[in-house]
Amino acid sequence: MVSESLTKLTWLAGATMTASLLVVLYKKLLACPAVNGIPLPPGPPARWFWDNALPRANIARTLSDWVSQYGPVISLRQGNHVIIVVGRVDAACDIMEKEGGALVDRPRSIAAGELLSNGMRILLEGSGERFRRLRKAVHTHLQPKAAETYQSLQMENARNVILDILDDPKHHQEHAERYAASVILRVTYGKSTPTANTDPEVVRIHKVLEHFQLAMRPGAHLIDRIPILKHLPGYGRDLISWHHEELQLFREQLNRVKGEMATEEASPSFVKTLIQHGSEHHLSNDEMSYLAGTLFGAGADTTAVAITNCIMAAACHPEAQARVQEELDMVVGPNRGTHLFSSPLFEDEESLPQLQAFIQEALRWKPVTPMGFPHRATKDIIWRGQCIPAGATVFGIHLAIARDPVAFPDAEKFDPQRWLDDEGNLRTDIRFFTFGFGRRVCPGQHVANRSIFVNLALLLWSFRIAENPRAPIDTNAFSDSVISHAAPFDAEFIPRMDRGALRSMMEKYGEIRE
Ligand code: HEM
Repeated sequence: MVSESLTKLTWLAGATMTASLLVVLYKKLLACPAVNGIPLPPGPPARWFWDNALPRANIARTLSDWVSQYGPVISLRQGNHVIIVVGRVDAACDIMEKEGGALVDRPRSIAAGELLSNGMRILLEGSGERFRRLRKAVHTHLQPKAAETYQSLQMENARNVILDILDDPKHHQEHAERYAASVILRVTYGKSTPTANTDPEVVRIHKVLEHFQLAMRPGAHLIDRIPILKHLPGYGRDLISWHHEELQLFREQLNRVKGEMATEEASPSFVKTLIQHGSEHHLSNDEMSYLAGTLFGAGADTTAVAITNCIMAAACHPEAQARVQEELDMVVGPNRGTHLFSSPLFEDEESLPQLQAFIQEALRWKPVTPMGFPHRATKDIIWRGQCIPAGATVFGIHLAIARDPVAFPDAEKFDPQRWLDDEGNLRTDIRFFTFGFGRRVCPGQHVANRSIFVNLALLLWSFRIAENPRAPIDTNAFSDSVISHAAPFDAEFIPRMDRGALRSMMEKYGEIRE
């Protein structure tokens, strides 16, 4: 009897000790709130190693709510891995921009980076020598001086959008997609034949994008939390087969330009220059194929979404739209000069602050990439007495920053005037981060900004865009993905001048350029 009680007691003591040890271990590994005595930013409770620290659905929205609840910078724990979320403008300036040198790196991404991209996608490339080579090659072709040379093809394609909308207003979102695809294919590969969304090449590229979005979604692949799964036979078969599909497509596209160069038929393009200067950039054939292929992935969908979000903003905010049109009528007028140049031109941009403010506000109102892309800290960053530890994954959450109540009072309200000073000039003291942060800022921003400007200038000059009273727009119906797409929505495009005159003006541009 005594010995039985003793055994029970010993067992109980053992169990209690094990439990205490586990609690201590848990506290040490999971709940430790400080690094070298400096606390981590506040945040929700830690998760276990295999559990995803990021919310499963509505990621950007939930993180924005957590920023409002816990503070401008928050930390999440997944095992001993720290995820930092930066959610306000001044914190983004201090951390993502001023400390940009410590945030050039990307976190390891097994699903999207290693299996799908085989380590060749610039967007997911870690900092280092290879990244610098890729970035330099892209920068050379997309920096402001180079971007200026694409204006003419952007104007031509933006005019086609007006014609497409005159013919078929219902599919305005597809027209924006076609615009973006045409421009990127021309910039990247010199493709000068008209592009349709149904072109086999475009369909294949959209598949590539779909796969990328699936692989990128945080928490979608267990392997990103448990890397050992990579060695499990058959694991990630889909991702690997998608990689072969995209590599094949990117190689074919590069080879087509090579063929055109051999017969001296190649138009100027990113790939042509890359091939000519390939040895300077030290890039292999497959690296060049991927770099060019992923430009489309990075630039087409984003540009189309930005244009569509501006159209939605115009339809939902008639007063804001009317102010832009008043300005357009004053600067451009319905009768400026003769027929051809009476519509807006790139040179008008500086004289159109209302339009610029409208675009800034639309991109803030509905950020194109609500959760941004992850960076990785390569050294401890101390911000206001809190530590962002080396090795942490750092997100600048665009949606949370867009809702910063100090930088953007009444942040849910669509108000382009917030971007203008008392003299009606664009303010230089506020900013949003549509194109990301620091040294990873989008290298395509100069091309993208010109695309958004020329499309909106032509659209708002040509049409009054209105909500269809029988089909009100649900401004919250957006996909929960890295690039967030508006659900299909109806808008009315009412020509602001005679339809025939508008059509002939849009058609003439191409002829006169010939
Ligand atoms: C409105 C259109 C666009 C938006 C909103 C956008 C947004 C972004 C964002 C948020 C990033 C990540 C920045 C970061 O890591 O902090 C990025 C990266 C990138 N973008 Fe864009 N982008 C647009 C258009 C374009 C275009 C037109 C191109 C190419 C022609 C392009 C090429 C790239 C590339 C290559 C990267 C990877 C850069 C790197 O990881 O170092 N983007 N973009």
